[in-house]
Amino acid sequence: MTEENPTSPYLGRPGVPLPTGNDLLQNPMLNKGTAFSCAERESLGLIGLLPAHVSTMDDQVSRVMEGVRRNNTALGKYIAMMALFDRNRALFYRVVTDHLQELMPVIYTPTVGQACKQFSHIYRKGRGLYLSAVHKGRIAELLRNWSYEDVRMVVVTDGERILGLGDLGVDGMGIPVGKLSLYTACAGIHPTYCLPVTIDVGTNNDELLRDPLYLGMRQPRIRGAEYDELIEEFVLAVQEVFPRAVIQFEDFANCNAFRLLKTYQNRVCCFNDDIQGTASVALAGIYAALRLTGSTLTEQTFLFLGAGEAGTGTGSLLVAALMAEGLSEEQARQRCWFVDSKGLVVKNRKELAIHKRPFAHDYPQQTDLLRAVRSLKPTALIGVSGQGQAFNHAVMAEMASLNKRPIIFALSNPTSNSECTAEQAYAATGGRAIFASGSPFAPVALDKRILVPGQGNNVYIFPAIGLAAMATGAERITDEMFLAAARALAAQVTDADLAQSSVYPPLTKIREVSASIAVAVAELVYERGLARTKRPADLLNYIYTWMYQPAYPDYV
Ligand SMILES: O=C([O-])CC(=O)C(=O)O
Ligand SMILES: [Mg+2]
Repeated sequence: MTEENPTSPYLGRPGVPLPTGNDLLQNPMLNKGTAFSCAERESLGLIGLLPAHVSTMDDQVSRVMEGVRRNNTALGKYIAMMALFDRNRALFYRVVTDHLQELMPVIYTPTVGQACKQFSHIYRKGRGLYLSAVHKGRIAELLRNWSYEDVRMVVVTDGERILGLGDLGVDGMGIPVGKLSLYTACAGIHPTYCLPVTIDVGTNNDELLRDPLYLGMRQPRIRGAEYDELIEEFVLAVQEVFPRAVIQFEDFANCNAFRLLKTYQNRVCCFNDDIQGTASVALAGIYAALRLTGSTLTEQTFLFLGAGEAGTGTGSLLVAALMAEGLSEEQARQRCWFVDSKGLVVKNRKELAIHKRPFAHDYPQQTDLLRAVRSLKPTALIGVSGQGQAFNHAVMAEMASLNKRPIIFALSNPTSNSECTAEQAYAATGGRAIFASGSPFAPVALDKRILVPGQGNNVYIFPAIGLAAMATGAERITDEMFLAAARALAAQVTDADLAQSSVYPPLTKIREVSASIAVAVAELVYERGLARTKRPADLLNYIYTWMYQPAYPDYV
């Protein structure tokens, strides 16, 4: 894979001859299974190892889908898909690309959440790197054990806040693996460029610690200086071993996520998906929703349920967006309100976490969401709490009495943690809600209309950010880039999408959508002088040259 042609087929390690026979069939990046041609079988020592008939890739896709659909449970489908991932990567991506709508909920939220909860019980292969405190001082050596030398995208978690499910320890590995599979499926990042990492610092989940099959270190989580030193060693080791890699922090707990982002965002090319990616996708949904409400951003009042990474991350990006429309910072913050587990985030609350303080207003304390809605009269209610069913009928009916088109986003994942279902939101608001959710909901029929809830998931953002950073050789990823990404995503929402009440483009268009977001972000990378490459004349075309298409190489 050269810089000039970054998506050419992987043919093994440079200078190492192509494996033959069973070694070839066992290599997921090289294997073509029953699609090896007669000539390839002859010259690569495969005769007799495969049944006589040569399948086309389309035949293989049909065979896989038959097998996936034979499973009655979502987890069964996930296991079938990951078995394919383990044996034939090109076919995995071809199947996912051809059946994105059906398979995204299988390889990503909500099923990936279930898979993480069962990870140590359904374990078959590592699929990524497991680094831990025991390996302190040896992290670079471990990174060199990875199968591919040219890594460009690292997704790393420590498993402490997996979706809205909490501390799953090393079982959280399903998330980096799943996110990176979407980098390839949705933005065409070559699979060999992708490295999933879990940093095992123990777990505080007693159930896991008691489970004889749990695969992580059986100890309470490491905190403080020892933790920070391990992360520092990891970040430096990535710079040393994979100098061109972007690091995506994923599903860290609040107590580490904000600090790590602050520490590293101006030092290396990295971002936090839960703080910045989710913020960008939420803001895009709001921009699109304004086309339905016919109002401006500065006229909105936002009430968030949840003041963690997604909540205050979105709040911060909204403040930047409002300031870009002429508001002062003070005025912009005044438009953003938060309710957390202890009630409204107000100035006179004691022991307010540092990331919440900029959003604490001078206002009487209230502990109840409904009362907060009544007194603040928000135009938008945004769920980022991880609390399933936290938006009850009364809350949403109140939003509907205050607004002609109330914006109601239930962004927590997986589905079980969603603040409400699409059906509940439409029912409580007479179908007037502009609804979006983090995990997918099926279209809802209401009064002879079909309402299509958009999926406000950071999958619309992170693959495009990674693609732009990789293609430009970005030195840093800035908050401004997430604002540009939000605008670019909102611009992809058509009037037809809005007519169905959807504030996101359909996922089936994700590759084009990712490319156009990547262009907007890349443009900014060049403008700000953060690129390590020269701006090409045709940026869109250049971005497409970085996008891998799942197909087989000819070996002979
Ligand atoms: O993974 C997802 O579906 C979105 C996300 O980052 C999270 O919920 O933590
Ligand atoms: Mg996440």
